[in-house]
Amino acid sequence: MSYIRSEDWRLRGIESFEDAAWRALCAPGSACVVAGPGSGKTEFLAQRAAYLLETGQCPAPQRLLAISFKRDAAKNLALRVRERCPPEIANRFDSYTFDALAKQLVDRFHPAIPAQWRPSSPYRIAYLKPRDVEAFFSQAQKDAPLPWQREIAGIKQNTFEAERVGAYRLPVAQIAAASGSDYAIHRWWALQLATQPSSSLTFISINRLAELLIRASPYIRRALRATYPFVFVDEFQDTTFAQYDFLLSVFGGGSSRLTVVGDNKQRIMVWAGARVDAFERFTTDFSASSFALLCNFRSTTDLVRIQNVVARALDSTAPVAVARASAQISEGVAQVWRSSSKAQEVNHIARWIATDMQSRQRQPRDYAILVRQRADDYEAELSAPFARLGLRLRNEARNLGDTTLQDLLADDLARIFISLLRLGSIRRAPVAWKTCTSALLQIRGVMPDDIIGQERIEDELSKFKDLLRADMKTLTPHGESAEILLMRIKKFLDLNAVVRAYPEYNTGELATIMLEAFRLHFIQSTEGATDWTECLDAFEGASHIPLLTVHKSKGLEYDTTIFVGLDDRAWWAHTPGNSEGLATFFVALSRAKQRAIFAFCQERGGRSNVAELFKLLADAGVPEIAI
Ligand SMILES: Nc1ncnc2c1ncn2[C@@H]1O[C@H](COP(=O)(O)OP(=O)(O)OP(=O)(O)O)[C@@H](O)[C@H]1O
Repeated sequence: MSYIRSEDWRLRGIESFEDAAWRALCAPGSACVVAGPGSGKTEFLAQRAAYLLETGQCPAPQRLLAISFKRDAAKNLALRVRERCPPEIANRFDSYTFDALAKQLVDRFHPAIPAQWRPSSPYRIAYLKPRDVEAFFSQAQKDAPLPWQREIAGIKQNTFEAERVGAYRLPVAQIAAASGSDYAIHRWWALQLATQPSSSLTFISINRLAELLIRASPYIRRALRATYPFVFVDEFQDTTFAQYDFLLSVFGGGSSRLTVVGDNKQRIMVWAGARVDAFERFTTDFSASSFALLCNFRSTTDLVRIQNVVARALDSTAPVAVARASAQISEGVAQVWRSSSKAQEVNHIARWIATDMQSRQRQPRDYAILVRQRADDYEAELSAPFARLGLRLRNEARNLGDTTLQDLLADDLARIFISLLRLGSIRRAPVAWKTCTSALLQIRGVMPDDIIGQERIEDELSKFKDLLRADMKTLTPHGESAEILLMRIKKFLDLNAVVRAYPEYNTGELATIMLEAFRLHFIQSTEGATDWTECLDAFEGASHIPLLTVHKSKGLEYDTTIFVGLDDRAWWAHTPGNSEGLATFFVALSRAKQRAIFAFCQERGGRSNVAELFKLLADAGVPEIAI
């Protein structure tokens, strides 16, 4: 394959980059890119991937590794690279979550884990609840040698695993505990590794085992460094103690060059173990150059001005972001809506959206209702007034078994199932056809240059589509018929082959969780549907207004956002000056492209804890309006 000379390389699919982005793109060593909301961090990584792969700086057979915090972020980045690069280039881009990468290493090199730390094979994935940790501590405290009991009683239980177990490097040869903290950590491990009936590991434990493996087996570390001369880490502000230590162990002191991107001001995962000094540590440990991106391609000038006020409250040295998006509205770009009763508030929101949607010719998904937490409660209050005006609200944070609707909709298996169902329900569905053929090629292991194999796949798909279409013609949408269709699809796809073809399903029981969630949501979507197309539309929610928590809205953008519940009750944990609370507010504010509204209702709660948030809005010139 021929490579492009670096000086001849051009941006792919976008017109321009700010100067700092260009400099970071061409940076010869490790780089730390700190950039605010809407600055195009995902786009930056996709362009840097294209640059490194297309100019031969990351030549075949070497590959580029991108590590993200969440599955949807890993997927979005991979998708963006596929949009920007030809397939033979994009195929050398591996995008994983930290968890998936660590699990793959542990599973693949299981026998190389030092014997005293080796879990059973297979092992189970543990998802611990606070009460499990509480039970662990009460027993550990009782059993610990007397001098350590006080120390153990003083350990913060809610951060114990993330901060202590996560930062603890397992010794290659076992050593005796030297403190109460060590005692608790060793005991924690004994519990995780116990093989009756099988070891039960959290993802933090899996991360620690992967790190140990790398340290204990230099050849694995050498192989990883040789395969991946370049590594990207997205959403770096969310990196936990364990994840940072893993990076350091695998790539620290080596020749691989790391590019990390993120925004300190959007650090809202400290409660889940994100380390607050990740950028500083990285800059020192990897001798990285720092770059700050200033453009905001998402929000208009007025919104960016308000964001800058909040950014400064979070970090007095934050650089001033510059808006690059053009405004489509001139009035009411940001407002606080004040009401005394919930009924007044929800009716006003519904009426306002219905009118705005009509007058500006907008679609339901241009709007988002954001809440701090307890999305179910707000859904219950908003759904009826919305429905009265023909609007459909959808709680994307809703639980479906062990996952949420939002995660289901971003899942590969769900996408394949829905595309097959689309092929069965309508005559022409070119996008669904393309999705199904490329998925089948991957599942059946057909290579891109195998023309005969590709024809076989198209033929197989065409026959299955005819069968499915005949079924969908005779069956009307309801629970039982939905189950019948799902059975047919499962049999056709061969789920074992799907699990082998998509690395994310090698991690735990994800495929089972997603299939169950699909079943539940598919059955729900049949309710009130007169045909399958209506049912599938309801499933995908194209005509629904999303309702989601701020945490779930991270990385997303909408024309208009309405934050409901700017009050002390919704922000019960917020104390003035609390940076995580302020960062959450900043994330909410920065999702809007054209308009951001904050609703305060007296019936929901007071406004003393959150007074500083109101003050910031007032300082930024946001008017408060009684509705
Ligand atoms: N160089 C660019 N030129 C034009 N548009 C861009 C550019 N980079 C990004 N965009 C667009 O700007 C918007 C914001 O980009 P993106 O979501 O990647 O930002 P981000 O930095 O990840 O934001 P956040 O941290 O808030 O999630 C997207 O609509 C994206 O398509």
